[in-house]
Amino acid sequence: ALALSLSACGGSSSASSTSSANNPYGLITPGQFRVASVGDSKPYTFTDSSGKFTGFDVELFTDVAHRAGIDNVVFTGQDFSAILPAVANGQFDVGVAAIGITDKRKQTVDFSDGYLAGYLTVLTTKTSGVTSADSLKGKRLGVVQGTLQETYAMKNFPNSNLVRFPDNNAAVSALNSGTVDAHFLDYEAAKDYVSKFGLVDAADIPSFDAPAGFAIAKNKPALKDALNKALKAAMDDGTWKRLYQKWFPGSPMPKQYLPASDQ
Ligand SMILES: NC(=O)CC[C@H](NC[C@@]1(O)OC[C@@H](O)[C@@H](O)[C@@H]1O)C(=O)O
Repeated sequence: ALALSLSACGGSSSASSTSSANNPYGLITPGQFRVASVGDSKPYTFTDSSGKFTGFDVELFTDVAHRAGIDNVVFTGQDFSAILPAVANGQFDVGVAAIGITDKRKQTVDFSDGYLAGYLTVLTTKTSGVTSADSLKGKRLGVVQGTLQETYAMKNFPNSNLVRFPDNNAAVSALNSGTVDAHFLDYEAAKDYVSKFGLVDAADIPSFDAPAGFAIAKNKPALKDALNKALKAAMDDGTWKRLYQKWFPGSPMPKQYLPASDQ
């Protein structure tokens, strides 16, 4: 009876829930997607003026969830570095935050197929003296802990002084108050901060080898297959293209996610 009541209350919070007849994807709460995201990466994932999560990744995942039969989707903001561990240990069903798929990250979690390939951007001010990736020597470069930007900067900008932040908000306020000379984040989010604070995009570095994917706990084949099937359907019927044009107007559109008729 105890085991029954445990599973009835939605499973434990330590190990990720197992699949069952009424819970084919092994969700923490049957019928609901608990999603870990970040609130300050507009227009990928962000909270609007009413505090509601929205953006390209949010609307794409919500569409994919609907196609997989789940319309109850709850987004919770986390520090980026907390997302993958929390998904791996069953505190969330999915991580959705422009999370690049890498072999290193696949040691902790599994991913859906990729859905967005773009650039990493060095964001700076008009007075920092940072005008390109090469001029980062001796400069204080902000990165969000746990991002590909952190890994890339450690490898490729060894002469810059890395300053680690929990999120973009903290890094960009440090940039605006002059306590760092630049911040290293995703292209579309950098573009939003450029328009918001009159900042400067000093360099765009391709990250096509690590397209963003939905992060899920390992060994959840039914969930992974359902997300991939739904993702492909969203691309094939032009939903992906519509959302890309809505959230990234004017940006070059990667071809690999367009309907066959557009290839
Ligand atoms: N929310 C974040 O801050 C994510 C930062 C960073 N995103 C990289 C990325 O997934 O962003 C979307 C696309 O441009 C991908 O090509 C890129 O690797 C990462 O995965 O570490």
